[in-house]
Amino acid sequence: MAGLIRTLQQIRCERGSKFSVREMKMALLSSLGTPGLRGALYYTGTRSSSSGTLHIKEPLNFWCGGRVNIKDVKAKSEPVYEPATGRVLCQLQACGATEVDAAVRSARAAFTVWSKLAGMERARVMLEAARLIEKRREEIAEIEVVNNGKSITEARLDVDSARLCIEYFAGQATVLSGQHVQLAGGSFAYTRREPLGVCVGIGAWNYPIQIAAWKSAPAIACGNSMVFKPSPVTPATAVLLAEIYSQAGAPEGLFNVVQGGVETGSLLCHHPDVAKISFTGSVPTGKKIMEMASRGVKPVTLELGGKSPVIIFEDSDLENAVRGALMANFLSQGQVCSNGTRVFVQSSIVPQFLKEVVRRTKAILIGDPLLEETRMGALVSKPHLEKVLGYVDQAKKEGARVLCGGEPFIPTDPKLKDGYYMTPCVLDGCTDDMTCVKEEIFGPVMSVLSFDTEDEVLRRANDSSLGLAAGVFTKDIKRAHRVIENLQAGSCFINNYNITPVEVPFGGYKASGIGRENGQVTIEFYSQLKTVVVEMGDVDSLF
Ligand SMILES: NC(=O)C1=CN([C@@H]2O[C@H](COP(=O)(O)OP(=O)(O)OC[C@H]3O[C@@H](n4cnc5c(N)ncnc54)[C@H](O)[C@@H]3O)[C@@H](O)[C@H]2O)C=CC1
Ligand SMILES: C[N+](C)(C)CCCC(=O)O
Repeated sequence: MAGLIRTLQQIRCERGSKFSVREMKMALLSSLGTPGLRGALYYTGTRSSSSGTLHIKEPLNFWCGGRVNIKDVKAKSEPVYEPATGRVLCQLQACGATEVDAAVRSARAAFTVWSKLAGMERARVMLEAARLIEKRREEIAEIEVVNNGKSITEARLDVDSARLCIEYFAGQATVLSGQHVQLAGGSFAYTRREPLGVCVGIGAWNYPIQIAAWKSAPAIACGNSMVFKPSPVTPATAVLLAEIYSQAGAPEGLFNVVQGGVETGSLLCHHPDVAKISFTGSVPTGKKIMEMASRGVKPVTLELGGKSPVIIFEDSDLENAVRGALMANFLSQGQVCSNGTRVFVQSSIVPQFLKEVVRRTKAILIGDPLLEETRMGALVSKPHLEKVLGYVDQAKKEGARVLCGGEPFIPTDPKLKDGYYMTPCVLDGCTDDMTCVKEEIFGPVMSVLSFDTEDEVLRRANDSSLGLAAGVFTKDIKRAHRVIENLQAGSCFINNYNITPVEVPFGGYKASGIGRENGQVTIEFYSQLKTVVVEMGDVDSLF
C-alpha cells in the first residue's frame, strides 16, 4: 500500500515537471483561494500541556508534495527521543541514495516552474505560508518542545522567528532586480539576478524550525527550490513547514524534507543536481561540507559554532549586564551557537556581578518544558548531557570554581525522571587556557573571566579561532563603538545579547562560518548574477 502511494506521488511529481508556467499560475491562484484543501496536516496523539503523551506515527520524509513512507524499502530506522522524559517519540526512517535522488528530482521539477514566476507571485505563496504558521503556532511550538526539550515559551519565539523570516523574504522577492548600464555608442548591458537551482539545507538540532525557515525563505524568495535535511535528533517539525508551504500554494517539490544523518547528508552534498549547500552545525562537520561542496565547485553558507565573548565594563548598568549575561548563556539550555560563553567582567565589579548572576541562575525553574512557568527544559540528548557534564568536571579539574549548578537534575514529576536535565552552571576563576574557555560546550555553562583594561580584554576576547558573536556592556558610547570595531565577530551587540531580528544579517567571522543568514545581503548567497552585453552597432572585429 505504502509502495503504491509512493508510486502515485512519483507520477504526480513527474507530471509536475511538465506543468507550464500558465498552469502553475492557475493552480497557485486556485489553491490560494481554498487554503486548507491541499496537504493533509497530521497531528496524532493527544494535545496536552505536559510532556510524555505525543506519539509521532506519520512519516517525516516529504517530497513530491506529500509525506513519504519509505519503510518498505529497507530503510534504516532509528529511535528519536523526547528529551523531557527520555522515552522514544518515533522511529526515524533515514533516506538512502534512491530517496535522496527522488527528493532532488522533485525539487528540480518544482524549480522549473517556481523560478519562472514573478517575485510578487512567489511572495504571495510565502505570505500565505507565514499566515498558516501563525495559525498553527501553538501546535508547531509544542511538537518542537517535545522533540527538542526547550521551554514552550522559547519554542513559540522560534516559530515566530520562522514566520517573520518568511514574511521578510517574501518582501525581498518582490524587489529582486538587476541593473542597467549605458555603454559607448548606444550599446548597453544589464544584469539579471537569477536563482541557483536546487539548494540543500542541512540543519542542527538546537533550532529545528527556525533553521528550516532561515534557510528555505531566502532560497525560495530567489526562485530556488530546496531539499532540507533536519538533524536526525530533531526530525519532527521540518515536515510541518513542508506541508505549510504546500498548502500555501507552492508547487510540488518546492520544499522537500529528507531524514537521516551523516550518510544522507553526504549523499545530498555529492548529488550532481544540487547547486548550493547551506549548513548549520559544528565546525568539524562544516569543514567536511565545504570539502564535499568543493568537488562540485558549489557555493556554501556555513553557520558554525562560536565561543563568543561578552564584555562587561564597570560603568555598565549592572542590572542589564546581568540580564544580558543570562540571555547570552541559558537560552535553549545553553545550546546556542551565538552564546556569549566567555563573560569578561571588569575586576572592580566582579563580586557584585557574580552575586547577582548566581542568585538569578539558581532561581531558574527547570522542569517540564511544556509548562508555562518552566524557564529551562531538558538538553537535547543523553550523550549530549553527558558531554556537557563532562566539561564541568574538566573545568573543576583545571581549577575553575563552580559557583552554582553543573549537576544532573531530576524533576519531582515522576514522568520526567529519565529526562536529560541539568542545573545551569556559573564557573568563576576561569583563565584563558582552560578547556571550558576554549571549547564550545553547547550547554548551560557560563565561564566568568576577570579583566582590567580595554586593550587587555580586546586581545583576550579575540584570542579564538571562532568569531560568531560578541557583546559589550557599557554606558560610554565611544567605548562601546570602539570596542565593537575591534572585535573579530560577525554578529555584535551593544548593551544586549542574542537579539536576532530577521531584518539584519547573522553569521560569523573566522572559523564560525561563511556567508550570512537573514537581512538583504542573504539574497546574494542564494542567487547569481548574469551580465548581458547588448551591441547596438556593428561588431568591431580585429580579424
Ligand atoms: N554551532 C552550532 O550551531 C551547533 C553546534 N553543535 C555542536 O556539535 C556537536 C555535535 O552535534 P551534531 O548534531 O552531531 O552536529 P553536526 O554538525 O555533526 O550535525 C549537524 C547536521 O549535519 C549533518 N551531518 C553530520 N555529518 C555530516 C556529513 N558528513 N555530511 C553531511 N551532513 C552531515 C547532521 O546529520 C546534522 O543534520 C554538539 O555536541 C555541539 O557541541 C551542534 C549543533 C549546532
Ligand atoms: C535566535 N538565537 C540568537 C537565540 C539563536 C540563533 C542561531 C542559532 O543558534 O541557531
